[in-house]
Amino acid sequence: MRLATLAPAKVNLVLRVGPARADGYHDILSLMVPLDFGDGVEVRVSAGKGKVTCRVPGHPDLDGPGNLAARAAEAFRARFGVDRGIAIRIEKRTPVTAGLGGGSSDAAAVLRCLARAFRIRDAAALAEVGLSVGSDVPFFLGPGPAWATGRGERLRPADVAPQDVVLLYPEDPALAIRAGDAYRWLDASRRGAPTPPPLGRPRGIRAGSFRNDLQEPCLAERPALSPLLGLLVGRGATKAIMSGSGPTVFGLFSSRGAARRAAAAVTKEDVGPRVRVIAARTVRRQPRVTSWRSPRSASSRSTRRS
Ligand SMILES: C[C@@](CO)(OP(=O)(O)O)[C@H](O)COP(=O)(O)OP(=O)(O)OC[C@H]1O[C@@H](n2ccc(N)nc2=O)[C@H](O)[C@@H]1O
Ligand SMILES: Nc1ncnc2c1ncn2[C@@H]1O[C@H](COP(=O)(O)OP(=O)(O)O)[C@@H](O)[C@H]1O
Repeated sequence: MRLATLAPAKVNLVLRVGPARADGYHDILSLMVPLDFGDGVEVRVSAGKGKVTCRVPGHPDLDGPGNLAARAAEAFRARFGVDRGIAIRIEKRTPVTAGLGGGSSDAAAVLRCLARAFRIRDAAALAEVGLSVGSDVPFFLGPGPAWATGRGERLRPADVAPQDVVLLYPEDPALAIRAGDAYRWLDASRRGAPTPPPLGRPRGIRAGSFRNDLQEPCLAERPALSPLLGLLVGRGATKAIMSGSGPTVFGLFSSRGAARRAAAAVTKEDVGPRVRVIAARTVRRQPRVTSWRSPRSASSRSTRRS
């Protein structure tokens, strides 16, 4: 059986971070929204016993068992007692380690395909499997935009009207930021400062409240990101912030046309040769899983019925 789906990228319109917890994570309050672009994920489930394989054409460093998508498949097999072979193929389009949730989304896409293949309807159990792979995975298993709290596993659906955004992703490896480093830099920046106010509860969705607590410490460590924020505002963004743990920064625009004009106006002279410019729009629902059966199996099924 072959299943396929899109693994959308995401941005955090809000990312508030609490103090470090004993388990090494942080409580967050985040408004996470999927975007209308991402990776293509295909999952083939064999008829008999087999292994989990994972291929990412063009990204050999992401091939194999270390891929978050492969780890999700292994966790699924262990949790639900499955030993059938699972072959994963990912068409990578979301920038890697970008603050756009690419790996977590691929992992969730595989879990959504496997839940369909094996008729698993226990959403809580699936979310537990997802959380064992990464803090952002439960969000991508949910229905769409959501307020995420806890480590990122407690989700409350949010009604977010489509937002037109332009992403600037600096490809220079010197600007890469791992999530763990971003949180550690934030903790260091708060030492000796007054205790941050409590995270509070999900509030209204207004551009004025869009903010990312990881942004300031990350800009202090990666000053080259600051001009990119200014450039987006200069091109008409109503607000420009960093997404998640970065280094991607994004601007919000009043319309699709304004976003497209701004993206077209950003030239290599503005941002240098190694910044990817992506015009995108937020979506209200995670993409659906499509299944495909070979004509042979379809015909054999119909003969059986007759
Ligand atoms: C920052 C955010 C914002 O949505 O995502 P990205 O921007 O990376 O996509 C998430 O919190 C990242 O989620 P994810 O990338 O799945 O993180 P994980 O693999 O679970 O954790 C990586 C490391 O980040 C830190 N971490 C992560 C989540 C959290 N609530 N508190 C943390 O302190 C921990 O140091 C952890 O070891
Ligand atoms: N399917 C995947 N896509 C992207 N990165 C992956 C994947 N599987 C594992 N990784 C690893 O996860 C880290 C980045 O994950 P990613 O989700 O792209 O970052 P972010 O959460 O910042 O968007 C990198 O160390 C990368 O090698």
